[in-house]
Amino acid sequence: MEKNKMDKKEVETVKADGRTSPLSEDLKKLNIGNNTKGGGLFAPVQNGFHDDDDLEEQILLSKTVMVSPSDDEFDLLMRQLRIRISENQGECVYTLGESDVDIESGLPDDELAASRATLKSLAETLDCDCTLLRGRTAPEGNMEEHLVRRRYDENDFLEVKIAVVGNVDAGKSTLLGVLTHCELDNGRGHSRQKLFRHKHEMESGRTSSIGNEILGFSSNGSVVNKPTAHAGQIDWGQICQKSSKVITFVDLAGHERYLKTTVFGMTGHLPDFCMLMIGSNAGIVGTTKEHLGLALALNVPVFVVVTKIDMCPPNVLQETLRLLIKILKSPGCRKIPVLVANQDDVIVTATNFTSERVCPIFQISNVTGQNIDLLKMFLNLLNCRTKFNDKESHEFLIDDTFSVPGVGTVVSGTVMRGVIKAGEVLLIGPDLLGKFEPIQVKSIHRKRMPVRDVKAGQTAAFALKKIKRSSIRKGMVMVHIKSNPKAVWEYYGEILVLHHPTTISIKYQAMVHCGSIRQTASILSMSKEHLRTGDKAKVHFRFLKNPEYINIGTKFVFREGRTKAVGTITELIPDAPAYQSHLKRYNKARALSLQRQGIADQSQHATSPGTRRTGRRWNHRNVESPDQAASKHST
Ligand SMILES: Nc1nc2c(ncn2[C@@H]2O[C@H](COP(=O)(O)OP(=O)(O)OP(=O)(O)O)[C@@H](O)[C@H]2O)c(=O)[nH]1
Repeated sequence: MEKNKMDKKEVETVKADGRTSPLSEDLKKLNIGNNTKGGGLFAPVQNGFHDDDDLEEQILLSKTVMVSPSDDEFDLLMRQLRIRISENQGECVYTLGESDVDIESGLPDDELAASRATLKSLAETLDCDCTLLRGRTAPEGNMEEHLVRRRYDENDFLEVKIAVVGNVDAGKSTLLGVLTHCELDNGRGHSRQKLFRHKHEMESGRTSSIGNEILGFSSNGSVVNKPTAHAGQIDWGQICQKSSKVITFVDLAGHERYLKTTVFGMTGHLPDFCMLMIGSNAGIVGTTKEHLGLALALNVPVFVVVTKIDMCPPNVLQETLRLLIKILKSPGCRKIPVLVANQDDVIVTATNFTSERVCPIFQISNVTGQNIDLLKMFLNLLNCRTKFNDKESHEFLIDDTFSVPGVGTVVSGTVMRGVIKAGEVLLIGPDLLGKFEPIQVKSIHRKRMPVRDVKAGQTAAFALKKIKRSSIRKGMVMVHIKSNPKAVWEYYGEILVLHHPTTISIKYQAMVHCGSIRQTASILSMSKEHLRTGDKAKVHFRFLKNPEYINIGTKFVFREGRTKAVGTITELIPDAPAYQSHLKRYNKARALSLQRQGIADQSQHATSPGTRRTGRRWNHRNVESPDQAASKHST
């Protein structure tokens, strides 16, 4: 009761004074405030220094250093800025008029103007644009925050992935239509029409599959998207060519019926952030809590967008916000909700967002456009969360397959490690027996544009040579030809049961979602006899259909109906044998495929070990026979 009163008071305070950070005290307690000191958008290294030279440090921490730097100081400043920009993948927010001793000190107008000129010339030297985000008054003058962002060449840009979740009719597809097509909605589903991919989606107005939309930002932070004259369609190529940063929205279905697809989108598409959408009039209903729980379980930072404020009575909006704040602050979430109402809030929340505890809340209307600009500004400032390594050996996770007329089989996914070039030969797998085969990458597309190579962290589509789409499944990987990849049937994971109506015991089976892998697994053993909601345990899993390529440390979701558990892979068991039933199924599938290839008469012999079939043996193309596999595994 007491708590409810407090929440209501907070919401009221927000309304009364127009400021929207009722929880700014919480931010202060956590020492979260302006995280732009030293130019670091999410800069992990304090002030960006990497050497121990105290004198250099002192010079650079002085607020007047930018006013009229000597040549040496200019070089130092440039070095510092370069480090910060590369640490933050091509951009940073730089504060002028701030010293280490007194963060809120400020500079007189003439000194601020001189500092601005120095920053612009530093940015120019580093091939960056410098854009003013906000100016504010301070005790000793004024301060300014600037976005310094690298200008990218035609085919290179920073990529940030955002999963869009929320209950049916929360306005997900509509908001994406409004953001990416730069046109407001009419309240009757006008904007979402451009996004639907299936006829039944057009008819029902419900998203059922995973959709991708892109929003490009130039080096000065303005939106690049412009609908073409041709039916208002968006030209991805043009956007990517003009953008320094591209936000990819993974539009997920809101209806409970498509929860499987939504979980796949959250695990397989590896989003940096999650945008949880709530219709202000409907409130926190349906799958909203489920989607929030999923994002929390997978440690994906969440921000909330409350839509339809144009048609919602104020008391209903207040109630929705009150309940939302209560849920976010509850022990299960432990978030710091911040209602965003102006540019200051945007800058503070965006620059602190990777802390995972801050949860910005936007209140928007897709029809009137209210607060859409604040949301765009926030998106512009978001930086890629995952740090990928492009120096390591290649690894590409396949999350979808296509058959493109005139091109052949195409796979899409994310490069997890290394740099992959067109024409390169990689290993693809695992197949039903856990084997990997060499395959050549014919060509590469990034955001529908042909490119010569893609590096770690980027999503791409590869056209593959001489392989059927039917032999590739989501969850397969492509790795370096010289690596020795291993697929496993069994693994150990530490799990936490989020919800189960009764108890989970040995032999329990449910669907494992791990990256883009989606397969039923069975529990072979557990560190506890039974597991109930809220229990943690070390569990031994076994895939039922085929072995998979997984990595230690990867998060996974284990679910069946309303039962849900999340976990982390802790140990792989590489030599676990395959099931006999699996081998039989493999034989059947193989025989069927041979029949289709026109050698039906030989298919009878397909199950006999080493039988000659039209000059070929079982182990053609690196696939060992089931009997070879069985004898190997049984040892
Ligand atoms: N008045 C008003 N209507 C809105 C707003 N946002 C969305 N709508 C309407 O709400 C309806 C549902 O929007 P959708 O975008 O289809 O909702 P969704 O969350 O994508 O739904 P699913 O795809 O089924 O998960 C449409 O008729 C929109 O026109 C808004 O801000 N104000």
